[in-house]
Amino acid sequence: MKHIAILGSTGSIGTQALEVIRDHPELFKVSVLSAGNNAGLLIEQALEFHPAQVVIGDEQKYGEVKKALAGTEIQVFAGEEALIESVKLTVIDVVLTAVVGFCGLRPTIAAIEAGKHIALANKETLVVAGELINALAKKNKVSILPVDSEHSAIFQCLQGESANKVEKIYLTASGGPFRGKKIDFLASVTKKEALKHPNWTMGAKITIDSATLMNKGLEVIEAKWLFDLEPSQIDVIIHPQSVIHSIAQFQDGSMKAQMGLPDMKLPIQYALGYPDRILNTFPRFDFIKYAQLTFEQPDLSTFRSLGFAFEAMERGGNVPCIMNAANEVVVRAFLNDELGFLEMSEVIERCMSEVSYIRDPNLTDFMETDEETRKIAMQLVTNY
Ligand SMILES: NC(=O)C1=CN([C@@H]2O[C@H](COP(=O)(O)OP(=O)(O)OC[C@H]3O[C@@H](n4cnc5c(N)ncnc54)[C@H](OP(=O)(O)O)[C@@H]3O)[C@@H](O)[C@H]2O)C=CC1
Ligand SMILES: CC(=O)[C@@H](O)[C@H](O)COP(=O)(O)O
Ligand SMILES: [Mn+2]
Repeated sequence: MKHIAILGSTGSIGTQALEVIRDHPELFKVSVLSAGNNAGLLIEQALEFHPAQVVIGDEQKYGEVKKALAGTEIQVFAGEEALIESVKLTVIDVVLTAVVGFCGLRPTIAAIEAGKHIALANKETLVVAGELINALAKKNKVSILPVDSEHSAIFQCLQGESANKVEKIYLTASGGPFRGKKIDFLASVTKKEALKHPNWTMGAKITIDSATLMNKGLEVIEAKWLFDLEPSQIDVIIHPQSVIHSIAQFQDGSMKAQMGLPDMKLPIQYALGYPDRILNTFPRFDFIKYAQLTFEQPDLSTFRSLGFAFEAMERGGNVPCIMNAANEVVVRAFLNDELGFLEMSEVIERCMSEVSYIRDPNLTDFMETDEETRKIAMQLVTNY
């Protein structure tokens, strides 16, 4: 039996992880559930899964959760520091990091330092601090198991290939809702249009990132740290059907791809169950319904965020942290109708050129870079 803590249990990844766990009570037990402010769903989940602890990020919701769970043995906590403490609970084996954004970094570090394996959905953690996270994971002998579908695909392709080194990987990208569109079209797109992902149902932030191709940019950096690759070994290919989840090309010239219907429950299940495979009854792929699998080059001059990520990866230091913080600010501004679709990349570009460079950042540097960048980005947003 594996004991699982879920950071972000009320989100897209969190709720799908609970579906997997619900189907396998003989394999998994939930130890911690946490949410940002969706107290209602957190309470519902707690009453079904009976974790030892629940944490609600929004401290004003503490009373509501505490009252609803009175009479149970579930401990209730609130706030950011409580989230960080919760991952240290002795019984936990695996922490699933399914919160969105930079706020995933400190709880992930705390979990690694407490010797917990990480099922990593929160890609922003590795984007910001991949080198630091890898060093900590090595020191504490814990695994970072990818949940992101492309990285899970590569991870699955690598099984049994220790003697056949990776030459290159191809991360597939759907292209998002605006694939093939040009600048004049993108100038006036709305958040409603941007939130319509062609293949996946996900949280709002990652869905906007998919529309700008920043999601693929974040995934390129995530792949570098997960698989110890040079930038030249990572390629992105647009694959509108999202059936081939990614491809590894080996030094003997062979290529392995992992494919299937777009359904995050499989990568979640693989990370939670690893190294075991778990039987399931998820719908199976039908070739006739997908008669054509197609591929295209990404359009980097229109979707500039993907280029920013390659630049951030090359420059290293705190540049990926700057890019990530600026991106979080502009996505929120776009979702609040404060910024246009194309203006998002303008603000990110300005932040990447204006925030001070740090070559070998530590955690404090990352916290300060994140804070400084957010201030600059928010100021830039108000000027539009
Ligand atoms: N969705 C997907 O299919 C995929 C997602 N990912 C990555 O996984 C991560 C989660 O994505 P997704 O599930 O879509 O996001 P969602 O927005 O759907 O869910 C985010 C979760 O984090 C919680 N949360 C947000 N802020 C805080 C906070 N400050 N403290 C504690 N909890 C917080 C939310 O709580 P509340 O509900 O209360 O707001 C919610 O439970 C992201 O990094 C994303 O890039 C990667 C691959 C695929
Ligand atoms: C499901 C998943 O892993 C997402 O990150 C997905 O890849 C988003 O789709 P895009 O390929 O459009 O970025
Ligand atoms: Mn992905």
